[in-house]
Amino acid sequence: MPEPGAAPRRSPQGVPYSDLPHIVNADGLHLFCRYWEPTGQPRALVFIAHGAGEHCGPYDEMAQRLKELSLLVFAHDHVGHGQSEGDRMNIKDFQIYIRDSLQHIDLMKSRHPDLPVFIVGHSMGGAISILTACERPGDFVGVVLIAPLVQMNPESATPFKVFMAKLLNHMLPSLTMGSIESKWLSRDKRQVEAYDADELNYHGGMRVSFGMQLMAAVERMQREIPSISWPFLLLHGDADKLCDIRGSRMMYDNSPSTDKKIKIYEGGYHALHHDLPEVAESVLKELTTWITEHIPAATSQEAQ
Ligand SMILES: O=C1N[C@]2(CO1)C[C@H](C(=O)N1CCC(COc3ccc(F)cc3Cl)CC1)C2
Repeated sequence: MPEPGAAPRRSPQGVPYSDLPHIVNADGLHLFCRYWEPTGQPRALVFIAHGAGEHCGPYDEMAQRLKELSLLVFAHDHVGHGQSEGDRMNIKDFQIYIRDSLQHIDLMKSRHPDLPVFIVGHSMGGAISILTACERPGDFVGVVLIAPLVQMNPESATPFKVFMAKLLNHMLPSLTMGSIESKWLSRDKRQVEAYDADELNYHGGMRVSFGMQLMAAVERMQREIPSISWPFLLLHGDADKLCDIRGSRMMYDNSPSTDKKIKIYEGGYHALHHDLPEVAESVLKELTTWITEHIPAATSQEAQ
């Protein structure tokens, strides 16, 4: 409980958290949450992990489609993103994103202990999803990854640039590198314009220290992939210039999972769920079908 007489904690946009759905993470930071609850009995829980610099609002259409299938969808803005507290698009340890995701997932599982759980992650949210599922390999019936960050883009992360980033991180960790180039998010100009106009997105430069955390997450995934045995669906565009498709191909080829699928979208840009309308629709159909097919059949007592 807040100190008596203390000013109410407010979101970066100035809204009291007492007026917003939220959780408080282990560091005492308020994370803005969204929930899409079906009218009837939900069949499964779906956690959506958004990417770097964005927030969970742009996943509303995807969540509505899942809600229509009687799935209970939930998400939060990661620390330092959107309507959550924290230094904008910066994190002292990538593990915080995973810890907070598990906190939210465990909260929803405590409310719905009999429901299977899925994760859907995009880009950096894909890396969060992979590492979250690796921490709890038996907890998720499926993981859907839309252009996940699995490998560094070899053109942008040359050994020299990685060396310089590590050197700079020691000297000037708050130095900013370039920002996310929105033109590479989608071939649909309206989607790019919406991204650029969305004030809940972070449009500033990426700190060297944040880049280092992303690189550390990439290195951790390289170590984890040979032990991934949970079911997953990979969706990636082969014209993605922000998260190289080779990462998804490597994950598909090197994980021992016996229930894995990869679908490549020719010419697809990074945010496939916001790419050209026909691609976005295909992505929604693909992931809703895959999730539905992976909901375990009701056990005998559940069926009674
Ligand atoms: O629709 C969407 N998608 C979004 C935004 O809006 C794209 C964004 C997102 O998560 N990434 C795109 C950029 C990428 C940069 O990666 C690095 C940069 C420096 C570095 F040193 C090491 C790495 Cl790995 C991380 C992943 C989410």
